[in-house]
Amino acid sequence: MRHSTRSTQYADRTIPKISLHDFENRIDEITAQLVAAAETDGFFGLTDHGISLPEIENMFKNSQSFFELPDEVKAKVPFTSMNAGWEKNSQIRPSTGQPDRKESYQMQFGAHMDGLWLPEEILEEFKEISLDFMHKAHQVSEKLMICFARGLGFEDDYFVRAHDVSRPEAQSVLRLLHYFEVDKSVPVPEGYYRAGAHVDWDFITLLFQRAGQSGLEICPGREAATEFGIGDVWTKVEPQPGEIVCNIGDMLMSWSDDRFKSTFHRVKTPSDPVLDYYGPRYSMAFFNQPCTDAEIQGPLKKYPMVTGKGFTDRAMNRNFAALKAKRGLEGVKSEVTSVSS
Ligand SMILES: O=C(O)CCC(=O)C(=O)O
Ligand SMILES: [Fe+2]
Repeated sequence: MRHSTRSTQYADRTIPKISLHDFENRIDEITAQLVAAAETDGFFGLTDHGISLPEIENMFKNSQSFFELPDEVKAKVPFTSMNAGWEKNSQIRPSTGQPDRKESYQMQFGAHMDGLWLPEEILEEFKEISLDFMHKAHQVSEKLMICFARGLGFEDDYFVRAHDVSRPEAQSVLRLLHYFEVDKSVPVPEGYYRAGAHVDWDFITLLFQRAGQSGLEICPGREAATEFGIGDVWTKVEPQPGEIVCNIGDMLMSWSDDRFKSTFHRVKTPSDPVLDYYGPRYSMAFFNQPCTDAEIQGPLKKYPMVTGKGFTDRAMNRNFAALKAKRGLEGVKSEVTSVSS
């Protein structure tokens, strides 16, 4: 069934829920469910994944303690071309041509984070809690990687080896996000977006949200990783406590010869005081990125082989083509703030 709010068309659908309970014994059943979800909407909710609600909440508190710091302090760990660090109001989406109204802080496992952790005196235990959480998110991701490798006919550990976070070439990222509270009493200004429509270009994203802080919407229907068009029928994905919302990124779409779908999504800018959430919104996205030297090519070899680094560079170029065309190449590079999405 379809209905619309203002100019947006909505479909009443839900994304599949997949439980990782008793993973070793149920791996065939779980693989079938994951592959079916990946082949259709490219989004699914994960339960019984092994990260408890208190662990997730603890990481959200850790995230909040970072964002509560004054901007001058956060600016000591600025976003770098290594895809790590803090940015505010500076990620411009090609779909909107406007910066997302949010701040984010991206953390990695290895050398890309050198100089980008705040000292203990400023944020006690922040690094330890974050790395511990990142390792947990990586462990969940490894289970998904084994199933997707099986589904595509690769060796079980094929994707796991490509995403080895103990190597210096590792590129996986935990991104903490904070969208600012929006004033309900005045109309939202033209050109204000929480997170404009986009696809992720990682392998697979694990998104942690807080109950009640809604806004995520998805728009399935993309047929090829090389095509960048957006449909116009959206589906709301309400945050459920403890659930991880997962989505296939462009990397896995292309690595599966377009069998698995990387789907457009956004965080809606509140516009309806009755239906929408106007408060501050915190979320955390764990982007699995293969190591820079990983070789990416699907079983059918639909696309030429590309390395992890090559894929990222190409996705950056394509993702920001609209912006480059609008403003000209010069001066844009410094504003490109993420290679994750
Ligand atoms: O904050 C969210 O819920 C979504 C974030 C997202 O899609 C991204 O950062 O790529
Ligand atoms: Fe995203």
